[in-house]
Amino acid sequence: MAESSALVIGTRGSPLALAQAHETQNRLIAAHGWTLEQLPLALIKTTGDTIQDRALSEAGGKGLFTKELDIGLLDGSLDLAVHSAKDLPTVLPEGIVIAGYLPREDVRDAFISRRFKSLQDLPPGAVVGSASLRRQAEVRRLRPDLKVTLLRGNVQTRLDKLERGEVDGTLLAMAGLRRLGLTEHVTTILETDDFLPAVGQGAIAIAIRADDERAQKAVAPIIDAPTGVALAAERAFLTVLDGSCRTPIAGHARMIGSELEIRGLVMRPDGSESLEVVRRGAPSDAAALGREAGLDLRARMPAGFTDS
Ligand SMILES: NCc1[nH]cc(CCC(=O)O)c1CC(=O)O
Repeated sequence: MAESSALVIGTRGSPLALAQAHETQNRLIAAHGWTLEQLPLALIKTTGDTIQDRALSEAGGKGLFTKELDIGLLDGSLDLAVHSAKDLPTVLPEGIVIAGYLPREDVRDAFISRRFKSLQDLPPGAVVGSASLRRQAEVRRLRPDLKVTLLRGNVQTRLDKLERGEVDGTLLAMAGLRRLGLTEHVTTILETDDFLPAVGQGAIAIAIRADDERAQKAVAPIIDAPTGVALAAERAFLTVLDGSCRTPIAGHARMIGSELEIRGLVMRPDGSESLEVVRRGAPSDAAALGREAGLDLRARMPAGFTDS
């Protein structure tokens, strides 16, 4: 392949983003027999990477990690953009589509602590740090007696803060820890029945220009259809509820036999009240199933539900 026929892969520069971009490169190499030189990485700094002191939800929420990559796709300087599906907004800019997802990693969250074996084992008043509104609300819901604080930074930074004793425990996605080879830090894995993950957790999305047939053909053999089905349900669920980026929302879809099951959860940020939904249906109706689950929760949510 000539230099001009290279596919430029856009990624953020964080260690996790790079691991995801490398996985994408490796899968393309395995599928097509291409070389690394034909799949150059372009490291793009996004607005989200420069915000360190505030919760991302306060700084404008989703889109902060994708805007600069979207611009690169649209101006032709990038051909693919690799994202954590969890960090993607529900609505993409005009002209950009998700070509598909890589096979999903572990969707579960992990509890990490130096001294305590589980969330249940933390003594009253212990401090749990997380930057995620969803995890904060889920912790408060399960343990209203704990102190929940904001803990930001990339995965390694958070582990360092835990090590220094700034918090007694934290929660991180198993997917990220596995991709970074950091699972030795995990204290307990939280099952999805007890601690519902974020929509899209564990999945890597590949975005392309909507009219780019070359990019679409290139990624077709590395796209995982079952992950696409689950994500169609989860993202439709989130779209219905996305009114406020300050709403703590969890959602996960998986196959149970030949049926697709979606579970959803919305919470008050203080965890004092929560609403759950479970729906099953045909995987061919994934988006409709997700939408119905979201509409069900929306109909049951009192006004101002997510304000406190
Ligand atoms: N918001 C940060 C982020 N985005 C994706 C992951 C992990 C990988 C994934 O969930 O797919 C993480 C870190 C974390 O939540 O622990």
